[in-house]
Amino acid sequence: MALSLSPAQSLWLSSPTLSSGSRAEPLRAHRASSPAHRASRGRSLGLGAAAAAGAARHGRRLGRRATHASVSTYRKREEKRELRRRWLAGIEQEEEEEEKELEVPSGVAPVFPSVEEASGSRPGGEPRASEDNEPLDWANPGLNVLERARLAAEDWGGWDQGTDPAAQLGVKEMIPLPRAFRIRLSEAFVPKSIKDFIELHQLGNRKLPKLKRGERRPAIFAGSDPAHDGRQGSVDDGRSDTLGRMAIAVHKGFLRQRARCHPNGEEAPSPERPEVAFIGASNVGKSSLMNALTRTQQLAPAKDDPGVTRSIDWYKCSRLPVDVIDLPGYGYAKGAQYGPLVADFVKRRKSLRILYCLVDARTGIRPSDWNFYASLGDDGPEKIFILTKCDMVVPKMLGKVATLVLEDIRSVPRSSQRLIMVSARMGQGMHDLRCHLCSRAVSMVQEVKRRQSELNERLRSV
Ligand SMILES: Nc1nc2c(ncn2[C@@H]2O[C@H](COP(=O)(O)OP(=O)(O)OP(=O)(O)O)[C@@H](O)[C@H]2O)c(=O)[nH]1
Ligand SMILES: [Mg+2]
Repeated sequence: MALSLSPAQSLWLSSPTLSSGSRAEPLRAHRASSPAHRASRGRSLGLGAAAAAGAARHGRRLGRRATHASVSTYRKREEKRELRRRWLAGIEQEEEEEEKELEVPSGVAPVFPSVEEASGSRPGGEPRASEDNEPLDWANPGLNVLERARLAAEDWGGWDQGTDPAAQLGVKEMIPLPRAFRIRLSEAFVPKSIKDFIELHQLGNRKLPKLKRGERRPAIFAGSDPAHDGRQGSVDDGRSDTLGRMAIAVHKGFLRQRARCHPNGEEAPSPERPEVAFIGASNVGKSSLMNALTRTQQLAPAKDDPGVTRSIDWYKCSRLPVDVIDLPGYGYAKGAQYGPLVADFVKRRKSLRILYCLVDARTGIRPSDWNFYASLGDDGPEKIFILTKCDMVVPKMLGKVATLVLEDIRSVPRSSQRLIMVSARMGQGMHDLRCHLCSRAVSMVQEVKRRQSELNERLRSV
């Protein structure tokens, strides 16, 4: 087949840069290195002055003179840049319009209904009476109003472990959801406060924003929380208040193992400080989250395998006046069943002041979680819910799961009505968690001091 070339192609093929081995090569190379020559070459190829200068710059980077090839690459790049500029301008315009009506939330947490409003009872008080004024029966969570609705829409066979997706060996990435949860997900209406919160903290599976040229994230936040871009006045930039500064200190601190005992907790060490613990199903990410608190990688063993942590581990944090406990997970854990043992330990341990309950953002609260909360009943410390692995779901889905989890935790006794959303892997939301931990640590220490001074006064009066 005959090869026919257009005039431009034949010009390109006969271009001096392609004729290697020519005697004129050293001279050409010398001329090509001159910016004036490259610019004039660009002009001779029919470009405007600015484009010719750009082509010259481009050629300089490649160490070549401006040829048709480099000019067309330059043009393509310029076109792409122009498209991007227009696209960004469009987005900015849309954002400006949205901002007019958007009320930016405080940045710490969306405002959710108070416990009293939501449940008609104090946290830690009586379990909420159901709509038809029946008290909740925690021995049978199926009587819960929400659960009744769930069961009505669903045909799973009760609350036995067999239905727990976590118990299915070999299923790692795609955990099958119960049918009821899928139905609720599809019908969930996500409040604006939750959507705004997710946007504000850039939660969910998304590309992290690039900083402008010359801008740098402060080292302490690097890879830690994209909401903290270090710009003056950015949301939760961590500098504005004492709590933020404390959270930064925790982030820069380190964890050290203090003690370890069997999951039955019989040889538990005596308490030295108030304690907080992470609990959740096996493989939900408790140990990873604890490591991410101070970015002490590999301290608590964490693997993509249920049943890695098989003991109760006490860690002390250099910058926090509380001890952190890593508990074994409940649900499937390689043949072991730690749920009842851990529930007993949590009920008995008086120095345990907060139970951070971890829930997988891909699945929401699962039957094994309900079983565990039911086995705790009204006992144990206050529960704070954390949605983990937020980087594994898209923001839209995250909003739905968060809405459902917030709805569900209203029925859990002694639970706070706030939800902390984090990703231990990407660092999103970790500052929020640290702030929460610090604020509680401060109030715990104040309480201990108050009690001590009361005791001293009593002793003096006697
Ligand atoms: N993508 C992602 N993966 C996570 C996150 N947190 C934990 N993981 C992964 O989840 C797997 C389990 O983490 P672990 O910390 O061992 O879970 P665990 O709850 O301590 O598990 P047990 O000790 O067996 O009860 C590991 O492979 C982690 O890398 C997260 O926020 N995002
Ligand atoms: Mg673990």
